[in-house]
Amino acid sequence: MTRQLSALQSQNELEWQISGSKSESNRLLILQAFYPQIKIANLSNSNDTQVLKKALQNSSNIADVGHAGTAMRFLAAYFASQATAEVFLTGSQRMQERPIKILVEALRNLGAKIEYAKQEGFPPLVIKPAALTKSKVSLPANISSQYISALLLIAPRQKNGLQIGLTQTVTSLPYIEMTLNLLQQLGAKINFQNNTISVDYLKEPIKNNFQVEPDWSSASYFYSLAALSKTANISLPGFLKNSLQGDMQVAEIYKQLGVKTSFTETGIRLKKQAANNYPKNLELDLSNTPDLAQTIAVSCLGLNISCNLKGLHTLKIKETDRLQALKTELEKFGAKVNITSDSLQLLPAEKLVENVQVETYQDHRMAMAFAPLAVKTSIYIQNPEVVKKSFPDFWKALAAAGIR
Ligand SMILES: O=C(O)C1=C[C@@H](OP(=O)(O)O)[C@@H](O)[C@H](O)C1
Ligand SMILES: C=C(OP(=O)(O)O)C(=O)O
Repeated sequence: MTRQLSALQSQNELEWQISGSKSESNRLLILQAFYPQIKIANLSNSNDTQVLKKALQNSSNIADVGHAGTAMRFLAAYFASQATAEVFLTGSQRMQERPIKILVEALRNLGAKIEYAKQEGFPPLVIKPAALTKSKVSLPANISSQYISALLLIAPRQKNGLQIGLTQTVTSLPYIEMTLNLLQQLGAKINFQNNTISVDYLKEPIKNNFQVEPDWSSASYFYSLAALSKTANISLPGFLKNSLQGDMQVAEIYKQLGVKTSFTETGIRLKKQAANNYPKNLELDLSNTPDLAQTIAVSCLGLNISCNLKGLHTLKIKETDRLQALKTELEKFGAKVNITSDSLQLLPAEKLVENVQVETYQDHRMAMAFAPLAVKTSIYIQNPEVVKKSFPDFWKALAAAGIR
């Protein structure tokens, strides 16, 4: 299926309730599995959250998480810590190409019995009953923060807690901080110093009711829409100034692209400012906010400014190789794009090519990042249903903003 998009207007008025953060939701679901008294309000309606919930409720010994990276990593640690029955943990074809060796090694070092069902280092995993007898482990932190969050989430249930040493340069740090913050709210004693994190055993939580904040990564597409529109007035209820999500950095970044964020009593309001002082070249290090990379690159294409995005070393192992996918699709519009293993440089098109067919590579963020370009030119998005991974209502929200 392909969806043709064009803007009915170039001024966007919209109020949209974005669902709960999938990162917060998936952490809280694991914690709830350990501490069933926890109640979660505003859980994400994303497919990634649905699959995790289902796997936790499922009484069969096969769990299939589809494309959900957090579900795969968090469940690997969760099932390894359970020591009850053997579990076969699998995912989509792409999931079977996303590395998990660092986490499996760390869990094995703690005492887990895990085997690879197909290829060494990749899902599916066969997780056998075994007690986690050790409480100290160290692992490289430069590939995915999800391995570390996975260990942190099981830490308060280990008799002696866990001490986790991080080697290499820590990537996607705000996601580790989000996990630690939730553990702290729960009542777990944590300490993060000199690349060592320790979490103590926690018998009972001191807090039972958790409210998931709306998803800042989903909000990023409205920032792009505002940046590309002549005028925009977009209200997104529920967002807070102090978020656990690193992707709230989008508000700072889009200031440079003419979008002003006001925090109101009910949430945020995005307004387009007069566009007279765009940077000639937008330079950003996105190692803390990798999920914003596609959105920002496409905004720059639409605004006809060049950009130099760094810190993108994790993009190759996400839902698709996002660096290659961006290069291929941005160049269809006439841009010139250079990529390395951790950076992307975009030189915009003199004139945007019209009616481009954007391939999405089973990556929700490819579809959502390119969609706002419809404000500038008519485009086609292939396999638009991919958005359900994180934002099932995305096309409805876009239609409400006047993009059909
Ligand atoms: O912990 C999380 O919720 C996430 C961590 C990030 O992954 P990496 O740590 O692999 O970069 C991010 O890209 C992903 O969408 C969600
Ligand atoms: C990378 C992402 O998710 P995950 O790694 O959890 O599949 C994402 O949502 O952009």
